[in-house]
Amino acid sequence: MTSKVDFLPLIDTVIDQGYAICDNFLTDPELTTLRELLRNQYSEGEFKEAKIGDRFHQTKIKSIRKDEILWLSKGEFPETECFYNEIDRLVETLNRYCFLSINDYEFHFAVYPPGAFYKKHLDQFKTNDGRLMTVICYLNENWDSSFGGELMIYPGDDSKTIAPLPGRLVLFKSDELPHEVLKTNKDRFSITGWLKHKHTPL
Ligand SMILES: O=C(O)CCC(=O)C(=O)O
Ligand SMILES: [Fe+2]
Repeated sequence: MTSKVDFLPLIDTVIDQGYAICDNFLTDPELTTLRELLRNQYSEGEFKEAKIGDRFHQTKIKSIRKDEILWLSKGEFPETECFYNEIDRLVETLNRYCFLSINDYEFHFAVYPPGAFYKKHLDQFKTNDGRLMTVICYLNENWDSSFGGELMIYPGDDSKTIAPLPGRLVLFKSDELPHEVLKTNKDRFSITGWLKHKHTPL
């Protein structure tokens, strides 16, 4: 069963303040299922060090981000079906009410082991890879403020920290909101993705 969040107020909030937080995106059983899948894949060594830029900047990379990721695709793991169903509903709502033309998305699991972080950045690269909206959903079992690992966002001249609480979803415009992941003291789990517009030849 899905939680059936009403996405309209969430989308209104993104339009107003550039980001929105939703605390019940996944139900507890859905969260547990996704976390178990992530843990199994991680312990089987399926995750890779996350990268930025190209292969000539390897030394810089580890000083910028230290998470490990596993790219996902819809239909690959039955455990992710509930998540993708909700994402499809979110995309439909965004396209209908915001006149966006999202026609593609990409998601990965991420593990930030103790000591990991991701320095301040924007998610849409200069090469413009079509990323319109960033979606992050935290899969942690519990989270205490002593664990660190907050998402820090910089709307306008302001800054705000967001704890990676279980089942919490954060949504923002990929090209507008600088953000970073503060150093975590505990394994930090998430599923992160981008809602995109892919240009297709006529
Ligand atoms: O996990 C988070 O809170 C943010 C991750 C992030 O910024 C990214 O993967 O681009
Ligand atoms: Fe990011």
